[in-house]
Amino acid sequence: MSTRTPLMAGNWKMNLNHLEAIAHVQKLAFALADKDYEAVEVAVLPPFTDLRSVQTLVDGDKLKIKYGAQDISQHDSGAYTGEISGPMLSKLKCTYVVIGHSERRQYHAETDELVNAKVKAAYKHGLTPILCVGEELDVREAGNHVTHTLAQVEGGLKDLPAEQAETVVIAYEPVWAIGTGKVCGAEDAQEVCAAIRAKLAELYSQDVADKIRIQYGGSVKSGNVAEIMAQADIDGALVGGASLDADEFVKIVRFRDQ
Ligand SMILES: O=C[C@H](O)COP(=O)(O)O
Repeated sequence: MSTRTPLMAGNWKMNLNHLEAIAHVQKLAFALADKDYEAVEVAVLPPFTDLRSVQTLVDGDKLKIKYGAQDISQHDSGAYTGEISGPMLSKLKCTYVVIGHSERRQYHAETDELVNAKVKAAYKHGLTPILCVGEELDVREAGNHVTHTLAQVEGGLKDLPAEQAETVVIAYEPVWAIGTGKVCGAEDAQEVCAAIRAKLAELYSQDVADKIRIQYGGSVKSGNVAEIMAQADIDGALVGGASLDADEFVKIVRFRDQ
């Protein structure tokens, strides 16, 4: 049996302003108990503008909820209007940073090369990347979902040393299942997550691959999370829409009760 601690992370995307963020994290903190944090790592991934408020709340109330950002610049500083750097995120004591989300790949033309540079920037500044990978519908229909996803894993981790790779989180998110209500069947998700772990073993070693957490993302809700989490190679969920409802997210964290 795996010793990997499940990671349930709520990616708020472009939702909740900093005041709403405070109220939302307070609700989560009120509902979650020590036994929840013992079983599962819980994180929120708010918009950049919320991070300082979330940090103040988490620090001030000594909350066990972790937090992180939804993107990072590949650069440390300079004339990059609109970008947020690793040093800025680490000053805010972020634990995680989402990298290569399909919405960044699709709307901001992020390539595997850029994703790889961002993964390295995250490690340079003590942040743990949540590296997102996954295929579009046409790729799955053509039966190329595994090769497509593994190429993204390999591209995202290129030249990353094993000491760093063993702490990365990989989120397998089939693009056609994001925000659509179409959840990928648990066994289909497991097929790809197992292939990701085998690829990690090939790139590094079985020992490193066994340490890496692989999340599933795409229309995860309290009603389907238990089946997803029952899969051998799935170690958590990257939750979008359902993470905006505090009660629902708490139920997802308590997937064992569902
Ligand atoms: O980052 C989260 C994923 O894009 C999943 O979003 P969703 O749960 O709204 O489908």
